[in-house]
Amino acid sequence: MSPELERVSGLIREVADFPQPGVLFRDLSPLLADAEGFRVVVEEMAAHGADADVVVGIEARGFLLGAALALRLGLGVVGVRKPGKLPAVAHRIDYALEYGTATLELPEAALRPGSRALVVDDVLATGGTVEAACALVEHAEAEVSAVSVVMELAALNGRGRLAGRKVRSLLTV
Ligand SMILES: O=P(O)(O)OC[C@H]1O[C@H](OP(=O)(O)OP(=O)(O)O)[C@H](O)[C@@H]1O
Ligand SMILES: Nc1ncnc2[nH]cnc12
Repeated sequence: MSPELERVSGLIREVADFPQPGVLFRDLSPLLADAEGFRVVVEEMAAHGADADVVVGIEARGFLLGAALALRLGLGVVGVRKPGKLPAVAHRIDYALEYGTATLELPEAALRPGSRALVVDDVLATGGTVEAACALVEHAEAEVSAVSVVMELAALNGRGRLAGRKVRSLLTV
């Protein structure tokens, strides 16, 4: 691993028993707050996003990464959101998480049919969140060009769940 990514890795905090007992939560807040760490992450993600024509960021930390990445790539950004936030919903999907269940919604009139979306989030765990985001993209008749995350939790096998998709993680633990 490059020294830059070693440093990025050191900026991710581990929080035991959050949001529930038994979960070791990977908190990217210190990394995102670090100018150089944030720059490295966005540059690394951008290096593999060239064939996309829109970025899809997943609430919440996928918004921060996705917006920066979109600007870096000269693209627009679409946020897929937790329920109850959007005034007009194109489609909604319920899914399972490492710790419970959740719902994601795609805004209406945002993702153009035929576009190629780079789906972005902070952490890939079970893959349920990214899988739901990809399904929303495809329901809108757009294509998923690739999935990009900062950290992959290998033991939860999100990559297996996303078999057949191009998945890139900067760090695997
Ligand atoms: O691969 P999965 O098992 O689906 O888990 C990954 C998701 O879990 C976390 O978000 P969380 O749902 O905790 O919500 P938050 O972004 O609002 O903190 C993380 O930011 C990913 O979006
Ligand atoms: N352990 C974890 N840390 C951060 N985000 C997560 N999403 C699911 N599991 C997670």
